Amino acid sequence: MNSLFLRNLEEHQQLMAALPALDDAIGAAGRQLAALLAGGGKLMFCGNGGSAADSQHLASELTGRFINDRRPLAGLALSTDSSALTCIGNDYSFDEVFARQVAGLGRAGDGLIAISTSGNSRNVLRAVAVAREAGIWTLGLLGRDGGKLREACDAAIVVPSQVTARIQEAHILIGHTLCGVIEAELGIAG
Ligand SMILES: O=C(CO)[C@@H](O)[C@H](O)[C@H](O)[C@H](O)COP(=O)(O)O
Ligand SMILES: [Zn+2]
Repeated sequence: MNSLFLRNLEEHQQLMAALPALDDAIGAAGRQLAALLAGGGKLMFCGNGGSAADSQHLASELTGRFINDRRPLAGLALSTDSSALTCIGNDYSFDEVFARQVAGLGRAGDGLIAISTSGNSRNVLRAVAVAREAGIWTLGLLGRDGGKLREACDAAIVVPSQVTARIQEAHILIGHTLCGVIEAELGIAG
């Protein structure tokens, strides 16, 4: 019997082998995100649990650095402000924790990257609804069948797996690639 690691690795490798099908969607999304930044917009990220971590990871690739030294880019994770999260969750509803931040901070011409392995997290769905009303372009970074977010977002990248951990592993590969496409499009790749 293979070890747990070898089984996970095999599952991961099988999923990786299916990801070339997402190439066009990833390239198109990266170019759109770059265009938003070039137009003066910012990119917001939201998600729960591991996807909250992905949100702050990817936002920091923009404001900090990805690979090479270059000017900072406008990235903002909506999963990191514990005061906003607890206030909104406590006084309104956990479903509103991202949506109210989008309503308060977002402007037309911004982008929202909604990260969810199920595609069905209610607070992420609410954030996307509020964003679209405000003229914010929305990208779903999703898994399984894409859930409700697949249709709710302007564009979606759906990782074809049923396993949350494997989907998350693909999400960070795709997120890093989006950062690379953004840098290349903006002419700031080193
Ligand atoms: O990281 C993991 C599992 O790997 C968990 O924290 C996971 O992100 C949480 O269960 C999330 O609440 C799942 O939400 P979602 O991906 O379905 O939107
Ligand atoms: Zn996890």
